[in-house]
Amino acid sequence: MTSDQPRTAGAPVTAGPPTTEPVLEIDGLNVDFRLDTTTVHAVRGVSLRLAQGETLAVVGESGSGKTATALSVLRLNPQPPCVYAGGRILFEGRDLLTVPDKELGRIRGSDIAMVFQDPMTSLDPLRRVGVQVAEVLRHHQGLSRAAARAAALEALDEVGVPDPERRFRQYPHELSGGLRQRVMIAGALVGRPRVLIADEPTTALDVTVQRQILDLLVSLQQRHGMAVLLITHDLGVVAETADRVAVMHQGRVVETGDVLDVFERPADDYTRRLLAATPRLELA
Ligand SMILES: Nc1ncnc2c1ncn2[C@@H]1O[C@H](COP(=O)(O)OP(=O)(O)OP(=O)(O)O)[C@@H](O)[C@H]1O
Repeated sequence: MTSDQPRTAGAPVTAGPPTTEPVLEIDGLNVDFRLDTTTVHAVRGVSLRLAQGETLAVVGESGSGKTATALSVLRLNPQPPCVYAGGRILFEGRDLLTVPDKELGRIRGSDIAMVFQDPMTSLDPLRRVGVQVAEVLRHHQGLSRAAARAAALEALDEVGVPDPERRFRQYPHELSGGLRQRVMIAGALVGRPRVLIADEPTTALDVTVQRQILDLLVSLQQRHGMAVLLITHDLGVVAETADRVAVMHQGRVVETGDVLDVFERPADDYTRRLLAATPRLELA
């Protein structure tokens, strides 16, 4: 048995453990938000393993703790009110919940990168987009200005930004939503991270652009062999992109397994309801 929760006690576990060592392992994570009059137990004993090169989707309704879990990996939940109340997040033998800030800063962006629903949360509106992509390399790899610029142009080209030379000099507001998302992905991936955490990366986009960005993420993942932790409430996105899925409900993981297994034979009641509420799923 892996540290992923079994699908349900007594039910046959059809999804085997990942064949390789996990690149990232969340083990018994508890996250609380301590507010004035109450404490929200947002994440309750969550355990997840992410293998090299796989895409693990975390699904569940709004408020189920998906984002709080994802943000915990890089300790990005606002403290206060957030308190990491238990568990470990292991990356290359280190517990990310306790490594010093400086070391976490090195890991963030170079080994583990994040993309969000709203690119404006990671892009500075007052600075040229190319410079923002290039500075990841200057900061993490100590590249010269010219080398970082060349690598950033290459990264913009790789994520499908047309005319990278021109776009490099533009500000975020001069780009469409889809292009901004591509630039954010370029900035996340330019340091060649081993793990990408994508939190609702396509939710704010219209359907056609959503499709393009998903295709881009899948192709980059395959090309670079990253592991992807994909947070989404959209089961269609899961069906199209993920190898495995973890279903969250009220802060807990209620079911984990291969996407096809879970979607075709859900073991948990909540998963069944979630699937029933989704009109039509096309399984790969
Ligand atoms: N900064 C915060 N301060 C107070 N409570 C918070 C904070 N962030 C999250 N929470 C609470 O923690 C719980 C889990 O929230 P979280 O954002 O992780 O859910 P989610 O599954 O990602 O939902 P959504 O899909 O809407 O983003 C919710 O009850 C939420 O209100």
